[in-house]
Amino acid sequence: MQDNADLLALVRTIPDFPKPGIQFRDITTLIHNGWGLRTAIDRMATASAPYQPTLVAGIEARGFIFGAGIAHQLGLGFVPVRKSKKLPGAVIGIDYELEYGVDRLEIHNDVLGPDDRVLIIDDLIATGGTATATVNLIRMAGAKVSAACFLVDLPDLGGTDRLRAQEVPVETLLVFEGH
Ligand SMILES: O=P(O)(O)OC[C@H]1O[C@H](OP(=O)(O)OP(=O)(O)O)[C@H](O)[C@@H]1O
Ligand SMILES: Nc1ncnc2[nH]cnc12
Repeated sequence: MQDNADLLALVRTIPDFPKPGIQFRDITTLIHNGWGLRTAIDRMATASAPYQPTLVAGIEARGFIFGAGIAHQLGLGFVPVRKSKKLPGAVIGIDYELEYGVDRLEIHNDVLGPDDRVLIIDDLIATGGTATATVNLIRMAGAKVSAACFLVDLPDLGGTDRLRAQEVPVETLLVFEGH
């Protein structure tokens, strides 16, 4: 198994952001480092390729940073999963709960079909609310989820277990125990 301690050391923790009690795992320090950004994308692409995706879905906003790079690496197209009222065309959408709030995700309603095997990409999984909503959105659109890959996992918040219970293969690189 790959030792990702080198990448882990580039993630900064900021206590009490955006609310008291949240330990915010800040990936801006990792992406500021050229080696860190390239290596994170390379390793996420390598972990995801065996699931044979046909499209990459990146979740706004931090999922775009990694998702576009992974799509480039794998030679696949990219579907932006956006917060509400950002996409110009007809959309399908779903409401979801965050570790610290409520939000809504949307995709264009004509970008996925039954032959698509979609790889979900985000920077981080916490409660899994965002990723679970994305799985539901992709399945509502009639496509399959091939796998989901996250740079950071907060396993104590249960997100990866929640996704696996929906029969989604999950890959993560960096694990932070605790909340
Ligand atoms: O597993 P969950 O509990 O759902 O939390 C994880 C989500 O929260 C963060 O995004 P956020 O909604 O803060 O948006 P941003 O990427 O626009 O900052 C993160 O980038 C994930 O998308
Ligand atoms: N603890 C956390 N750190 C960074 N991003 C998050 N998104 C949800 N929870 C988070």
